[in-house]
Amino acid sequence: MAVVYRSWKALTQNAILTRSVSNSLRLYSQKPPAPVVPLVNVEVDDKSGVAVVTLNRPPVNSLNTPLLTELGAAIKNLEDNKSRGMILTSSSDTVFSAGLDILEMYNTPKDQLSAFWTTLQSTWLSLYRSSFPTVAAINGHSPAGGCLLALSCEYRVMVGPKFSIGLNETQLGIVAPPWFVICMRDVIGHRQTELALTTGRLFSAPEALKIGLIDSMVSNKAEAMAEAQKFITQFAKIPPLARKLTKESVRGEGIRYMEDNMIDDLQIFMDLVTQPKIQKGLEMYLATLKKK
Ligand SMILES: CCCC/C=C/CC(=O)SCCNC(=O)CCNC(=O)[C@H](O)C(C)(C)COP(=O)(O)OP(=O)(O)OC[C@H]1O[C@@H](n2cnc3c(N)ncnc32)[C@H](O)[C@@H]1OP(=O)(O)O
Repeated sequence: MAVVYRSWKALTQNAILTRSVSNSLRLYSQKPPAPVVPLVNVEVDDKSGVAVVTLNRPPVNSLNTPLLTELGAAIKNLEDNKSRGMILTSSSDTVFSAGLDILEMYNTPKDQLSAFWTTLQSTWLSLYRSSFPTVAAINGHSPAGGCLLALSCEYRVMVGPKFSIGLNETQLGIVAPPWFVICMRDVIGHRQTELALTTGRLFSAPEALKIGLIDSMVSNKAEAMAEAQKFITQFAKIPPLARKLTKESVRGEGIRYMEDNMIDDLQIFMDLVTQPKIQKGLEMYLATLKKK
């Protein structure tokens, strides 16, 4: 009996050995899995407690569902940890964000299109109403959805003079939704918003400074980060609850719009973007981007 048992044990061990050798050989013959690179990096400064949230989707940080999901999760995490403040910036030297990823809206199945928009809505809302102070350190071009992210922060410092910013949707034949409009109007006022949106104008950093679309222009990213830190530091002595409730009150219109209209807003987006004319326009726009 003992011999049989020993042989059985040896057999099974042999089998395990053989299996693991062949598994290793199989692993060697396969391509190693691509490393998982986060689309959003979060670094919290030990001293100030301020988080630097860096968009990291080369080449242009176009906002697709995974990037928006990671950004939303990062903001939630900062809320849960009672963050002292957040600086939103980009890992690129020339682009803050190219706005919404047009590939998410072009020729996309309806369920994916809907997931994309609802992710944008919820990530935007969590950024716009965040309890902690937020600054956009705009270290590159910031059209459309990139401008929306910047406008949703409480302060905008931009590297200039060569980068541009604005809501250029009409130039693509699409319409900025009401919450984009509210964000811009609350920063630059009704008149300038009407002019900017109807023409789909992109402003150079000095032009943006002149109309108040950005609060400050600096000459490099290091200066932008220093100024962003300074903006957040001023809140150190303000009671956080009073600050948060005041921010919610000032931003009430945008917050209520989204809370009350999420489903309608989604429906309007779906109806608009799936129109053949709009799809054709997106196709042509993508082609011009690729031809550059
Ligand atoms: C319907 C309801 C409302 C919907 C609201 C929409 C709001 C939006 O955000 S729509 C998106 C609008 N965005 C833009 O108009 C920006 C387009 N991009 C640019 O102007 C430039 O790329 C840039 C100034 C941001 C950067 O210029 P740069 O010379 O550095 O890079 P490029 O060579 O132009 O681009 C590199 C690469 O990336 C592709 N790409 C650029 N932007 C987007 C984008 N928004 N979505 C998808 N892909 C984009 C571009 O085609 C290039 O791709 P290839 O490398 O494959 O050629």
